[in-house]
Amino acid sequence: MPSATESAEIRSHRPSVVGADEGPKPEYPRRMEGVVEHGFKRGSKDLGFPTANITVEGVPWLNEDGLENTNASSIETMKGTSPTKDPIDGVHFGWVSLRLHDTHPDLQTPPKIQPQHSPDRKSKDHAIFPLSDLKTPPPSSSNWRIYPMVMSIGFNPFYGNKERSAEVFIMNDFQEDFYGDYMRVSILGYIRKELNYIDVESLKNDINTDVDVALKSLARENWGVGKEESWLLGEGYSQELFEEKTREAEERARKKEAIEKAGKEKEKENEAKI
Ligand SMILES: Cc1cc2nc3c(=O)[nH]c(=O)nc-3n(C[C@H](O)[C@H](O)[C@H](O)COP(=O)(O)O)c2cc1C
Ligand SMILES: Nc1ncnc2c1ncn2[C@@H]1O[C@H](COP(=O)(O)OP(=O)(O)O)[C@@H](O)[C@H]1O
Repeated sequence: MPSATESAEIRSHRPSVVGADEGPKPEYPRRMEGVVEHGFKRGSKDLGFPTANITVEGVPWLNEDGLENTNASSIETMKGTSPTKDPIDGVHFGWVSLRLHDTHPDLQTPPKIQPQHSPDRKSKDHAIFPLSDLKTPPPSSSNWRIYPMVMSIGFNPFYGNKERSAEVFIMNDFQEDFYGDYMRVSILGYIRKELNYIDVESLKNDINTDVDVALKSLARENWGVGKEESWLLGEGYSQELFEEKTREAEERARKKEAIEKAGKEKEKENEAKI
């Protein structure tokens, strides 16, 4: 984990765009897919940044490297100048698609990119992104919808998670949740390391900047949905795949619940002993 001094240094050097103008590095796109699962319920909606959780199980590239960059400084990595592969854990950006359930109200409306999602985003410090510059494909006639995204992969040092998680903040103002719907994530670039913070406000500020960086970076000519479009719009998707991923997610939820229950019982036992 970076020290407080390193964290401060990283923050003071934040570039407004990441990745080369020519387009994503060779290790991209890094893809993930599965149904949207429940997270740790920390009320991230109250923070202004709800995150759609997707499993890290069975993703081949997730355990491939991440150590290759140990010689590159954080600043180098953030500027996109590192010659090695980007780390796996950290904050990433790219495109995400959802196969929204039939009754989801957003199927009736075009994507509404929301750069001022959280109250903080009204601040003058954060440039309002010209939405017309972002080349979002038009909604298709199916239930699939594509949006820009930022996500974190890792252990959320601010919360000290014991398990690795992947959490996607989608730059769209949704009218309804979409737990259980199928999600495909196409990561195109790396923004920064996950950091620890002195308070929630500092975390929110950095996520706000991540959103600005992601939108500006994706608006460039070579960073559109491009070759990922057919996969993001459901290529190779089937009802069987959906059912299989749903079963696996339900199994994980059952295990998580059992672990939480056992933890609570242990706590009660310990309290009774005192
Ligand atoms: C773009 C983005 C950047 C994030 N950066 C960090 C970070 O640097 N450090 C950290 O501890 N958590 C970071 N998070 C994770 C938040 O802490 C996480 O979304 C929060 O724990 C909510 O968890 P929950 O949705 O499972 O309840 C980031 C999340 C997003 C979407
Ligand atoms: N813009 C958005 N990005 C991601 N998820 C969103 C968004 N808007 C609504 N949601 C919904 O909010 C849920 C996440 O809410 P959150 O408060 O982070 O709870 P959890 O702890 O279950 O992840 C997502 O699973 C999704 O259904």
